[in-house]
Amino acid sequence: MKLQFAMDTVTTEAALELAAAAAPHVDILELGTPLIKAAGLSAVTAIKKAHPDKIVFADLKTMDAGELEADIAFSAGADLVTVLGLAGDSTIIGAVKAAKKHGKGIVADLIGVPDKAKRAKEVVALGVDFVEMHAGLDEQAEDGFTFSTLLDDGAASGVAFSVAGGINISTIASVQQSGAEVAVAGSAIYSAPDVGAAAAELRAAIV
Ligand SMILES: O=C(CO)[C@H](O)[C@H](O)COP(=O)(O)O
Repeated sequence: MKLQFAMDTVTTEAALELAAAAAPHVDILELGTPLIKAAGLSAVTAIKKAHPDKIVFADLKTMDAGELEADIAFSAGADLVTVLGLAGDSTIIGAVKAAKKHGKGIVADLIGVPDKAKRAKEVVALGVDFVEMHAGLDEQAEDGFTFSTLLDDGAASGVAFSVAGGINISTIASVQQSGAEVAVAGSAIYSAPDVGAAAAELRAAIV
């Protein structure tokens, strides 16, 4: 299982600092949606330039203009770009077209999708590389939120999936047991007093 670090910060400088500390221990460096909205796609270019050996993930969460948005992110240096599973099929097909043009990949983020296992199969048939079983920061704070649902949905989907939303040192083993290809951790790393040590600890928990 790969480890992805979601850098939910808002400046390129902060992201470069986080990436420098965590990079030795992670496979994928994610530029979170707030970072891309605040700093623009130049942040993607800066992270790829600093870490050419890492998979750079641009969390665009595209809902429309799939081909155009994915194209500009790939041109900026992204290796993987997200489109929302809630988007229409034509948006997802457009994003996949841009990925094929660049020799890169699309991830469908299933945040907010009611039946994640069903939509996962549909979007993989449309050509996305894998799906993200995702509970967003707001959903995690809602009463009654249960992390294990994401793992059940992933296992039920029968397709390649990542898991995002509340992964920490207590839950990462269960993510691996669910069959996930990628574990996405944000605050468990960037909020830690020692970012590098937190990333290393998560990496060590993956067997
Ligand atoms: O994409 C995101 C929010 O939309 C986050 O990066 C992702 O959910 C990881 O979050 P966490 O800090 O809970 O690990």
